[in-house]
Amino acid sequence: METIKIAIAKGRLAKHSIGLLEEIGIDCRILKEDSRKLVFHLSSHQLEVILLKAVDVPTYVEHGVVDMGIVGKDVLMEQEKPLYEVMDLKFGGCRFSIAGRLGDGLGKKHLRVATKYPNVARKHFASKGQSVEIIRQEGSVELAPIMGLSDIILDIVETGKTLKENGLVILEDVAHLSARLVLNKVSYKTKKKEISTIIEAMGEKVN
Ligand SMILES: Nc1ncnc2c1ncn2[C@@H]1O[C@H](COP(=O)(O)OP(=O)(O)OP(=O)(O)O)[C@@H](O)[C@H]1O
Ligand SMILES: O=P(O)(O)OC[C@H]1O[C@H](OP(=O)(O)OP(=O)(O)O)[C@H](O)[C@@H]1O
Repeated sequence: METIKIAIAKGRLAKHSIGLLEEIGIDCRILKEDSRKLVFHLSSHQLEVILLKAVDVPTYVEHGVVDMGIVGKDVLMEQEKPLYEVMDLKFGGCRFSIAGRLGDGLGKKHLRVATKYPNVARKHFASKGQSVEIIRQEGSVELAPIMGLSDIILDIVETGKTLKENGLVILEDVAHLSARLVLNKVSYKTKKKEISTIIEAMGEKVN
């Protein structure tokens, strides 16, 4: 049996991702210990798990440093890396929405859009033939229209609490998002047996 390496995003998706590994029978106790470790060898299952920032998961999978990864669809849409996206894991549900101040519409000739997802925003507005200036943000995106930095935002909405508490409203929903299982294209060929076993086991738990 070959060792399978899997990258898991730290942060919001980590708990569910580890939960899914446990559901398919993998003992993840060492992953849940309070430590600063980033690499975990689960030798009893020929599995190596690495924990990294969500935006870095596709890079590790693309380069074949790991065989598979669990990451949000938002990150995949933004990066458009050549990976196999094999399963919707159905957790981490949220959506990409366009929001702005109440009363402000999308009708302006030229819109300034603040976002952590410039490629997604560019593509979305290009498909509608709308001229936009993208203002890239690293966080607290909701601030931009409030402070006058942008007209609107394209951001993740989950409960809608952040928008509400900042006086913003949804103007348009762009896409439904959730966690996805992604594979390195070469690994899928060279470690097909081991990877298929994991995919099948996950598939049974997810659906
Ligand atoms: N309310 C939400 N806000 C942001 N991401 C969410 C939300 N709900 C689910 N997600 C999913 O969780 C992933 C982000 O989780 P994480 O906690 O790592 O946030 P991050 O903002 O990307 O990380 P960081 O805070 O380190 O920059 C997203 O890629 C998305 O798929
Ligand atoms: O609809 P809600 O449930 O309120 O969730 C959405 C908010 O959560 C995320 O921000 P995050 O907490 O990652 O902080 P950030 O502003 O630093 O990106 C996202 O960017 C929204 O601001």
